[in-house]
Amino acid sequence: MQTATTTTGTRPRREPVWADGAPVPASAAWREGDPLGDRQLLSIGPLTLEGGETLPDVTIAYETWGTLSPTGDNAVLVLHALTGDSHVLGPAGPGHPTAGWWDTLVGPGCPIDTDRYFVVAPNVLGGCQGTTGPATNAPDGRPWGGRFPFVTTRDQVRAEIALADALGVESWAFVVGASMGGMRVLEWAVTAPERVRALGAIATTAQTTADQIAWAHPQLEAIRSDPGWHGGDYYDLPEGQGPHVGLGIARQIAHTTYRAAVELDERFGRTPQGAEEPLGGGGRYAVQSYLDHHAGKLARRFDANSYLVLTESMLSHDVGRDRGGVEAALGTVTARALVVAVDSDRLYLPEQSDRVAAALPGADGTHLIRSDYGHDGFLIEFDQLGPLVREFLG
Ligand SMILES: CC(=O)SCCNC(=O)CCNC(=O)[C@H](O)C(C)(C)COP(=O)(O)OP(=O)(O)OC[C@H]1O[C@@H](n2cnc3c(N)ncnc32)[C@H](O)[C@@H]1OP(=O)(O)O
Ligand SMILES: N[C@@H](CCO)C(=O)O
Repeated sequence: MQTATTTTGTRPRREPVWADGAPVPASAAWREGDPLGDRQLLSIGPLTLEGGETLPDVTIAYETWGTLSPTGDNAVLVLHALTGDSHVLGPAGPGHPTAGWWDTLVGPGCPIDTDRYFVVAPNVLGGCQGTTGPATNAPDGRPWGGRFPFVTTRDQVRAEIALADALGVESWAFVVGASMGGMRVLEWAVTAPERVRALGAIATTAQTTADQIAWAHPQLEAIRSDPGWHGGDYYDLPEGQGPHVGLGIARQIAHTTYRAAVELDERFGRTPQGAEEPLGGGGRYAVQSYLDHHAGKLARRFDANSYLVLTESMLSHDVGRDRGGVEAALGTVTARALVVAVDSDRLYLPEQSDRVAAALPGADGTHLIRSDYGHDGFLIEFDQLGPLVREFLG
């Protein structure tokens, strides 16, 4: 975040404020009464979680494109990553903080052709774009906030299975997602192999590694140590008083892992940001300003509690837990499988995709995307990802 500089003694002290000085909402979660946009809401009733707690009344927000065929054989499930949502394609607008995040891959004539497929994209359980999450009201009429229970990848998939049941989709022609979305893809294929005919696991892992847990840890700490977090109960605070600084710092840590070191060096080098003076003058390098920008953008469109809940669900992810290990679990998958990695991804390493591809009976190895951009390559390198998906779907 950009910083206001005050002087204490001889050294400037940096106080985080937001780049353009405009107040940041305590939470940018979608709340009941906000514009629906293109999303639909489905109540799936109570959901008992792996941890034993029951969410009494779960709503799933989702979007669809295309038409379900009479035999129901053309349904595709698209699962978003950490800060994505159901808005896979379509403009930003009322109810939608961002334009479609995969509109190069999904749409009429696209590799996932909505003239051919019925495409469904839910917002994940614990998210903040309409599906039940910490910003949703609990039965007492107040937001769940810090009381929202721990949810696992498996809980999230069980909620999505209830959505499939309600939509009349007995089996998916393709279940696809990247990063956190790819975790749910793999979990779907192990939990309900008979319902996944093909899968696309992109820039993801079968179990979250110590390195990924390590990167996530200071992100969780940044939010929880923000005085504006208030134990997760900040929804009634006025603008500017929520946990946006902690959320922004979490995003900065995460965003750095989403890009490659070489890209950052080549793009920004040691250049100061504009006329700012980073050498003792309290100013920033351009790369710091870049991270501030992404921190501010996320804090204006996301909910800090959802960031915590979803990050912790990723830490829970292990398709092999209580199933005899990763290889045994993935060995039960019957789907044809497309496994894709980004060669410069320093968060979800290509070796982790290799492990997935080796264990999935329906995979033909890892397809490697050549990219300078690191993990975010799955959002950027459409020229490579598009043909892979098009060819796979035939
Ligand atoms: C799957 C999903 O679910 S994710 C949902 C969508 N994803 C996100 O929102 C993630 C956050 N965004 C991103 O990671 C990236 O923007 C991507 C992956 C979507 C696109 O990557 P790129 O095209 O390489 O964008 P890049 O990382 O360079 O960011 C560009 C932004 O940085 C800004 N920027 C670049 N340099 C600087 C700088 N020195 N100082 C301040 N801002 C800067 C640009 O002005 C631009 O701003 P804008 O996005 O508000 O127009
Ligand atoms: N940019 C992606 C990366 C995480 O996979 C997101 O924010 O969800």
